[in-house]
Amino acid sequence: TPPPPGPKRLPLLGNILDMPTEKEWIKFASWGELYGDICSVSVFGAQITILNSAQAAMELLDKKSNISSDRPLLGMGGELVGWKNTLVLAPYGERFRNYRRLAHGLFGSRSTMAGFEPLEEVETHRFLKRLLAQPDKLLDHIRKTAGAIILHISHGYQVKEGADPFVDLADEAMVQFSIATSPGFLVNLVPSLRHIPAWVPGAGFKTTAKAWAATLDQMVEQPYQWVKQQLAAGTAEKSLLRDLLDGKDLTETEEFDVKWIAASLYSGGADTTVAAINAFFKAMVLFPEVQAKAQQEIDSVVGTDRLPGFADKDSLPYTTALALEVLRWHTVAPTGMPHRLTEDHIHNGYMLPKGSLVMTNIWKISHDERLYPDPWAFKPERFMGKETSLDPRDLAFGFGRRICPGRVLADASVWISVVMTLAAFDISKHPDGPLPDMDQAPGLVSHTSAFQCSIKPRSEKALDLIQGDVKM
Ligand code: HEM
Repeated sequence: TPPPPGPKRLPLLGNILDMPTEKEWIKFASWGELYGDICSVSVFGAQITILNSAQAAMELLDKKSNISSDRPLLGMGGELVGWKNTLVLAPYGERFRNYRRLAHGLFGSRSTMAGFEPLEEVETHRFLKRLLAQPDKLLDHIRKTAGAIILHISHGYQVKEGADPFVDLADEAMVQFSIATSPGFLVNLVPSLRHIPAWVPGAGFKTTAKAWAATLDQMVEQPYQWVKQQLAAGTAEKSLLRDLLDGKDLTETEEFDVKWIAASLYSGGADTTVAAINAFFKAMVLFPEVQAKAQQEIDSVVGTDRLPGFADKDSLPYTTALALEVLRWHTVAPTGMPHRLTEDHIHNGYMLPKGSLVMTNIWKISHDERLYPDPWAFKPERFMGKETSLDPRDLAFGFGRRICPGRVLADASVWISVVMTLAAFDISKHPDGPLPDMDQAPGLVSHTSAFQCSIKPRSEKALDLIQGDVKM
């Protein structure tokens, strides 16, 4: 049985020379045009199947999730540095199932999630205050707020203003994660290289791996030990870890799982949420008429005497659709996370062998004219009325048994940031800067390209609201 069609393979090398070194989603999309929605390449003898349609992703990753839910073995990021101990790179198996069960208990349903809404409102109000004080540090404030929300939920930890040791540590580890998992390390493509001794010329990656493993260990260990101290002192705030640890006598394996799932939430959730919220600000600069329309809706429903909150959600259909359009317009995870097959599978007459990878071009699907006419325009209307386009939450968070476990929290974080920001501030082109472009940066988690904007309180009343007490 042949593999899915794709660019011609060379003997031994396969398509290694065809593989893009960055922004692979653009090349993947062009292969989709040439070879169809399901195409494939081969890298060092390993097949990668690329899906360029939502239907293909649903057929292979949702319906066949029993055989398409493993992750690739990455010699550097996964094995040597140790990210395979976090959920995102955990191999399909017992530990993976346990992690998913623990995460599901936290965010599994809208009702468990509702418990976090007051916390989201408080942290987002603090975000508005930081924006008011230093509007030119937008990205820092988004990062701090996303980290604050996750660490509060996972560890019951309240971040400090200015530099925070846990947020800084986690962000450092995340930067290392994104480099350590990239194909730039040959050992990620040929995992057996991880066994060569560190003194062999060219094995410098082993020294780097050791240093990065130490950062990861601290990122996991330090906040965990902090929670244990809080528990011992009887001062631990409600959190995932408090619920899982308090009064329990855990085995070593159970303790490992609990500790690493708590850290996994930060690693999966912080940078992704940041990228989405940052893109929202850019969209508001580029599409001022959308901003004005949402502000009008907020003013007429909520008034100008208080900040909006989750209780207003059902009365703000346009602004809610705007938050959805953020997830579609800017693709945070352009090619998702690769899935790995645990069995041979024949799909529409093509062979997808056991151990091969499947990647979904979420960027391409989110901008596919067949699904979203005029795809580069920012149009909340797509998600209003009777015949709406495919909900971007069914794409942006991936598929099958690997679907993002934090998607309900992510959705809530984007929504509350959009609504509270638009109630309080006007976002516009920076007087000294150019109009932002629509580019996005390379990476597994892709940020929108850097841009400047002006962020000003909408009125005296808005200023009072921002400066008012933070209420839980
Ligand atoms: C806008 C924000 C977010 C986006 C776009 C996003 C997107 C994704 C995607 C595409 C995947 C891969 C799914 C697949 O393999 O098919 C994923 C996995 C994951 N996400 Fe998210 N995510 C976001 C926020 C969050 C948040 C807030 C958390 C946690 C609090 C989180 C935790 C995770 C974890 C732990 C995984 C790995 C799951 C696994 O491998 O089983 N994410 N996310």
